[in-house]
Amino acid sequence: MSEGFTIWLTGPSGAGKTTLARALKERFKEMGYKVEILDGDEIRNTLYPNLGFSKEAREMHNKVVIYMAKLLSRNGVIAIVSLISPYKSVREYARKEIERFIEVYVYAPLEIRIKRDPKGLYAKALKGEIKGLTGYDGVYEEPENPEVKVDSSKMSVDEEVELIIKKAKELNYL
Ligand SMILES: Nc1ncnc2c1ncn2[C@@H]1O[C@H](COP(=O)(O)OS(=O)(=O)O)[C@@H](OP(=O)(O)O)[C@H]1O
Ligand SMILES: Nc1ncnc2c1ncn2[C@@H]1O[C@H](COP(=O)(O)OP(=O)(O)O)[C@@H](O)[C@H]1O
Repeated sequence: MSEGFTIWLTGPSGAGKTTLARALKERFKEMGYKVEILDGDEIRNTLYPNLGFSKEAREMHNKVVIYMAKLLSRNGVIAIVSLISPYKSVREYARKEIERFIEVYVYAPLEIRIKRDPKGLYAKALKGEIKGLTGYDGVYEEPENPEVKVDSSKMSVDEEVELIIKKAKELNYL
């Protein structure tokens, strides 16, 4: 594959982005494609662990990820982005910058995210120990027209993967 593409997984904490990104990576590797995960949390911890979660900080950080995904996907790699990316304007910018682009809204209802709470953040937010948790008391602007929406409270990870692969085939990316 001379040109890759970007799968942009957006959604609040606990919606299932990381889990889906890993399953997609395995599936694409089995199919023989070059693939990289760009994980928001990992990039933050590696490059700027003290950045924080203000609107300006998130916008800057999201633009770094857009730049990385653009370079990878135009060089034959499938870039899987796992990033809360709460702002519509930034996701629209990503769509403009990255030619071959699949936006996936990874959705799960708040009560399910609170039950999962993989990093204990909702427990802290409920106790008032942190403020501005995306999708709880912090803004998350829902995608209006994503290429794919998955509801991880109703679908299995395998079903999510298949839906995304179907869309990539429809768009002639695979
Ligand atoms: N206030 C607040 N709001 C949202 N998320 C928070 C916050 N504080 C810490 N975290 C943890 O930060 C993880 C990385 O977020 P991202 O880089 O994907 O977010 S963003 O696009 O910059 O909004 C994000 O990872 P995921 O849980 O994998 O989504 C959270 O665990
Ligand atoms: N269909 C599904 N898709 C994704 N995650 C799921 C699904 N069903 C259950 N889960 C669980 O939900 C949690 C989601 O956490 P994670 O993938 O870290 O979310 P995020 O990266 O969006 O914060 C994991 O514990 C995962 O095992």
